[in-house]
Amino acid sequence: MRYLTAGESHGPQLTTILEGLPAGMPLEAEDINQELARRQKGYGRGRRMQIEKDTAEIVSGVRHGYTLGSPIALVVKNNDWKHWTNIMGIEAVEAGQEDEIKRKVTRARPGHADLNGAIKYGHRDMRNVLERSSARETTVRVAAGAAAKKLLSLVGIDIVAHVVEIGGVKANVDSTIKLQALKEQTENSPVRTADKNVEQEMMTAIDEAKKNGDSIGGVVEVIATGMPAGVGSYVHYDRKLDGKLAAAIMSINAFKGVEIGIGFEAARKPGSEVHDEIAWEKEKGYYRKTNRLGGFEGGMTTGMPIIVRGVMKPIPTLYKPLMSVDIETKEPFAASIERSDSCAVPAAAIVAESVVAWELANALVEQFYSDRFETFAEEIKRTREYAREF
Ligand SMILES: Cc1cc2nc3c(=O)[nH]c(=O)nc-3n(C[C@H](O)[C@H](O)[C@H](O)COP(=O)(O)O)c2cc1C
Ligand SMILES: C=C(O[C@@H]1CC(C(=O)O)=C[C@@H](OP(=O)(O)O)[C@H]1O)C(=O)O
Repeated sequence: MRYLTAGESHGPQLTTILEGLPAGMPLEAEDINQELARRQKGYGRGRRMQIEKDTAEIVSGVRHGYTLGSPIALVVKNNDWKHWTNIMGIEAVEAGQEDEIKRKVTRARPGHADLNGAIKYGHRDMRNVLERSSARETTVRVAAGAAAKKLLSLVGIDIVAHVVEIGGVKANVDSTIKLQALKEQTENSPVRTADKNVEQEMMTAIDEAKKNGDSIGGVVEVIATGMPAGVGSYVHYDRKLDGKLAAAIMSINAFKGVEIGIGFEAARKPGSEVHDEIAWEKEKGYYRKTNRLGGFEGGMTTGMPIIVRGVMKPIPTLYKPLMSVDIETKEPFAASIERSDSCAVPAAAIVAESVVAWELANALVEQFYSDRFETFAEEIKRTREYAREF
């Protein structure tokens, strides 16, 4: 499967085209809209989230609630577009470019794509870069992920993301917690954490940062249960599923690191405290007594829960701006300020959940390919039984 996205942050709409989902899979706009709503929540976001109420329109590839096997096109309109038509639209040129010139960005913001993107594409107005490099694009990545999540849920795979750290405040993660309980607890948390004891502390850290004209980052964790063993492959570098998950997490705006299982902690422990012992029981089949390797051995799933963590840096736009250079005059200036979030870690957790869901669904479709959803699902069921008895 693959997907492309298009759209500028303050343009009329965002679009995504999904290819390769099997035909005959139930999919409705509501499946997508509930995920879009989850991405909009979260303490620390700026005013834009009050302007938008993201909903997707399915404009092709689905009929009477089922996928057709043809490309699926999804559209999410930007409500904010009405405030930006003079700046973004052709009207700006017709109106003598006054508004456009007023909003021209020539002072590169440190930590953003502005300067590198301007040099690369030759844009003297860095708005031509920031409109597309903005994380507004993650809206339609969540829409694509919603279709993938639907596929996963129909073949018995559950996925959820939660926040484990914000601005140095760490959640105490109960490793025995069931996924359903984790989902319920985090869904109602303004910072999407399951640890009620640190929730307020995280919000205070966000308030502090905002008050100081600063921003903070954090760590999110994605857990997926029910993946059959042996998905992915060890035979070639680009077929390793853990590698694909790492790339997917790193592709999210502002993500700077990724861990699978205990991740970097493995560097500080002996092998006996890192590897997971193997066992077998008639009901369960093969399993690991622990899951320190986060559901992966040899680039393939072990059948244990998949655990992926991602590190988000603090938001780069600061109300107390860092110094930069104006590309017109080459003079030092305080960087431009666009309206900004002070912390988007809870929202980014949903993006992480979505991109991981897409990679897992893609790996299943590659491995158990059928044009028809029904036979695809049956093949996964057969494989689970085969692996149990193996
Ligand atoms: C959900 C989400 C919301 C974001 N909101 C903002 C924001 O309001 N202001 C900002 O400067 N950066 C924001 N970012 C981060 C920037 O998009 C990102 O840092 C920038 O595009 C540069 O990319 P890089 O950090 O991956 O190098 C957000 C990121 C995500 C995932
Ligand atoms: C629009 C979204 O996030 C935006 C991501 C973003 C950035 O620079 O990445 C900057 C801000 O854009 P604006 O200046 O329009 O408020 C955020 O609001 C969104 O998440 O839907």
